[in-house]
Amino acid sequence: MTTTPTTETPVLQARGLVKRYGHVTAIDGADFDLLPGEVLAVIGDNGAGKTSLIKALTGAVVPDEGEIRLNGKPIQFSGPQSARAHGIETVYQDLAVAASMDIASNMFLGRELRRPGFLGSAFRMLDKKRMRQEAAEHMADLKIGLRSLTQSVETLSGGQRQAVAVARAVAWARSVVVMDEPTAALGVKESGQVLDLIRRVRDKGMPVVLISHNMPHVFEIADRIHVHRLGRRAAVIKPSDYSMAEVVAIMTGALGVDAAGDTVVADSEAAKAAGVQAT
Ligand SMILES: Nc1ncnc2c1ncn2[C@@H]1O[C@H](COP(=O)(O)OP(=O)(O)OP(=O)(O)O)[C@@H](O)[C@H]1O
Repeated sequence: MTTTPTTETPVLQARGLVKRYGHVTAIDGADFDLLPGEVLAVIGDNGAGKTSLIKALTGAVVPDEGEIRLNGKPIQFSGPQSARAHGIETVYQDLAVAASMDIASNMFLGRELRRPGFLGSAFRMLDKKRMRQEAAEHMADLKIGLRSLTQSVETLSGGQRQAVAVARAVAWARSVVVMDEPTAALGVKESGQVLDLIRRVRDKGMPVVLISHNMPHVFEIADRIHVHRLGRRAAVIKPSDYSMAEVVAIMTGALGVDAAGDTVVADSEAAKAAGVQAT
C-alpha cells in the first residue's frame, strides 16, 4: 500500500478500521487519509467496501475496530448526527433532497431558522425571509444560477437538484463534504456542471471525498485517488501518474503498487487480459 508522503495533518484519517456484518467483513483493516483542500476520489470494485468505509467515516455505522481522527484528534461518532455536529456533511446518491419543498426550505431542512423573539420561541414560526436570503447567498457563493429559490425542487433538473444538495452540504460543512456518486443519475452536460461545482467547493478550501464508479470523472476532478479492494486501501495514487487502465488493474488486483509507488504485477493473467504491465 502506498501513501503520498506528506507533512500535513489529514483532515479526516482512519487506521485499521474493521466492520463486520455477521460473517461478512465489509471493512478489513482499512486506512484512510483526506488532506486539507483536496478532492479525494474513493474507487473500488462492487463489494470492495467503499460504502461501508464511508459510512464509518460519516457516523452511519460504528466500526468494530480501528481509529478515526478528525484534524488529528481521535474521535468516535455515535451516528450521522454526531458526524454532522463535527462538520462532516454527506451528499447521498438518493434521498438528497425533499422534492416537494422549495429550494430555500431544502437548504435548511432539519435546521430551520425561527423568527426572532416571541413568534419564534413560543410559536416556533419560521423565518422564511432570512432562510431565503441566506440560501441565496450560499447559491451565489458557489455560482449556482437558479431562477427562484421559492420554486419546488421537483421542478428542477437532476443536475440542479444535485447542485441544491451540494450547496446544502457545503453551507453546513465545517470540515469535510462527502459525495456518494453525485453524477450517477446525470447526463453529460449536467455531470460537467456538478464536476465544476465540486471544483468550486474545493477551491473554497473545503476538502471533498468523492465516491465514484465513473473513471473519466475521477480522473478529471480528483487530486488523489484512494483505491479500495477487498475491504481495505490497496493504494493511493495521483491520477497524473497512472493511466485509467492501470488504475482499473489496481482495483481488480491485476497490478499492485509497491512502497516506491511503482506498479507490480500481482496477477499476470489478469494483467495480460487488462493489457497493462508493471512500471
Ligand atoms: N448491512 C449489511 N449487512 C450485511 N452485509 C453487508 C451490509 N452492508 C454491506 N455488506 C457487505 O459488505 C461488503 C461490502 O459492501 P459495500 O456496500 O461497503 O461495498 P461497495 O464497495 O460500496 O460496493 P458497491 O460499489 O457495489 O456499492 C459486501 O460483501 C456487502 O454485501
